[in-house]
Amino acid sequence: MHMKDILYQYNPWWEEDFALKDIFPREKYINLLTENLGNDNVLFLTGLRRVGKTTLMKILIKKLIDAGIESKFILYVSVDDYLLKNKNLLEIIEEYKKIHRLTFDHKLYVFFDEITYQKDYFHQLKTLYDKYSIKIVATSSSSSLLKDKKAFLTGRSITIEVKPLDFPEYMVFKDINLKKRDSALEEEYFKDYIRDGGLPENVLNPNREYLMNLVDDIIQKDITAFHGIKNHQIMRDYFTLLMERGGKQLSINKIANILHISPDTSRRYLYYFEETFLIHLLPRWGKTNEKILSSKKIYACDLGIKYLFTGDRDLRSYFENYIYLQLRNKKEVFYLYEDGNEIDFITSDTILIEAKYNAEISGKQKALFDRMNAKKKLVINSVDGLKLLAGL
Ligand SMILES: Nc1ncnc2c1ncn2[C@@H]1O[C@H](COP(=O)(O)OP(=O)(O)OP(=O)(O)O)[C@@H](O)[C@H]1O
Repeated sequence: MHMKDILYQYNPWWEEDFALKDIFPREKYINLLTENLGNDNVLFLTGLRRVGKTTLMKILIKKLIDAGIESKFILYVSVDDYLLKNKNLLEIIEEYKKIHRLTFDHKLYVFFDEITYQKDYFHQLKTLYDKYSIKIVATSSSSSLLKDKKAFLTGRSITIEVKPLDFPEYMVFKDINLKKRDSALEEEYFKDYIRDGGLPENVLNPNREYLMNLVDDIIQKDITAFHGIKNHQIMRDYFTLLMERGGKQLSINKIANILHISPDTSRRYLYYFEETFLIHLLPRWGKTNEKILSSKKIYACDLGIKYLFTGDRDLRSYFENYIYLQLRNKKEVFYLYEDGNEIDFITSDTILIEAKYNAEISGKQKALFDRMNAKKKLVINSVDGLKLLAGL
C-alpha cells in the first residue's frame, strides 16, 4: 500500500464530511486542549492505553473543522502503523505536502498518535517545529519515553495526562441523570463505578475479559517485550501483588522475596509498571531525604482494574484510590506518616485529606490531624463528600 493511500485512510475529512459517532464529550479535557490549540507549544497527551487519547484527538480535529479550518490543513497519523514502520515523521510530512501541494505558508495542524514508536521522535519533532508553522499534537502511552526526551523541547511543550472517567463522567456515559439529590442512590451508583472503573469501552460495555486482556496486553507489549523480560508470568504475579497492596506502603524487598528476584530487579519492574500508567506511586511528605528513602504508597490506575484483581472486599480502599486519582496532577500530593500514624494525603500547599468511607477518623489520627499546621483539613466519608475536592 502506498503511503498516499494510507494517509487518505487516516484522514477521511480530506474527501468527505467528518462526523463522530457515539462519542461522549469529555468537557474538562476538551476545554483544556482547545485552550492549548492556539499556542505554538507541542501538545502531548499521555495516559493509560485505551483511556481515550485518540478519541480526544479526533474530537479536536472535528472542532477545528467546525471552526472553519480547511480540512486539508489537518493531518492525523498513527505512527505505530505497521505499514509506516520504516517512514520517519519528516517523510510522512513530505508526502502530505505533496498530496495537497502545500507550501507551508498556512498553519498546519498535525496529530501524531503513539509518537514514541519513532525512536528519535524528539529530534524529528524539533526539526518540524523549527522548520514549519505547525501545531503538533502527539500521544504516548509511556510516561518515561516522553519525560526523557522532552528536554529537547524545553519550554515548548505541554503534557496533559488523560485519566479514566471520574464518577461524574461515568454517570454521563451511563446516561444516568439524578434529577433530585439522592445520596443513597448515588452511593449505589458509586459501587457500580467501583466495579466498572473508568475506561470508556468498559463503562459502555462492562466486561471482565476486556480489562484482563488490556492488562495482559500492556504487560506483554509495553513491559516484557519492550524491556526484553522473558518471564511474562512473573510480571503478572507482580501486578497482582501490587493491586492487593493498593493504598499501602510498598516494600520493594518483600515483593522481591515473594517473587524470588533481587531488590534491584523488583525496583526496576515497579517503575516499568509506573511508566505504563498501570500504577501510580505516592511519596511520603517530609524532608527530601525522608521522601527519597521512605517507601511509596501504591494506587491503581483504574478502579475497574483494581476490582478485577481484588473484588469488593474493601470498599474503603477503592474510595481512597479514587480520591488519589482526583488529586493526581491537580496538586503535588504526598502521604503523611508520623509516629506510626498516617493521614492519606497532604498536598504541597498543605491541604490534609483523609479518606474515611462510611467511618470516622480514629483518635490517634485525629490528634495528628489536629496537630498539623495546614491550610485546610478535610475528612471525606461519603460520595457526597467528594464534592469537597472540586474546590481545591
Ligand atoms: N469520549 C468517548 N466517548 C465514547 N467512547 C470513547 C470515548 N473515549 C474513548 N472511547 C472509546 O474507548 C476506546 C479507546 O479509546 P482511544 O482509542 O481513544 O484510547 P487511546 O488512549 O488512544 O488508546 P491506545 O493508547 O490503546 O491507542 C475506543 O473504542 C473509543 O471509542
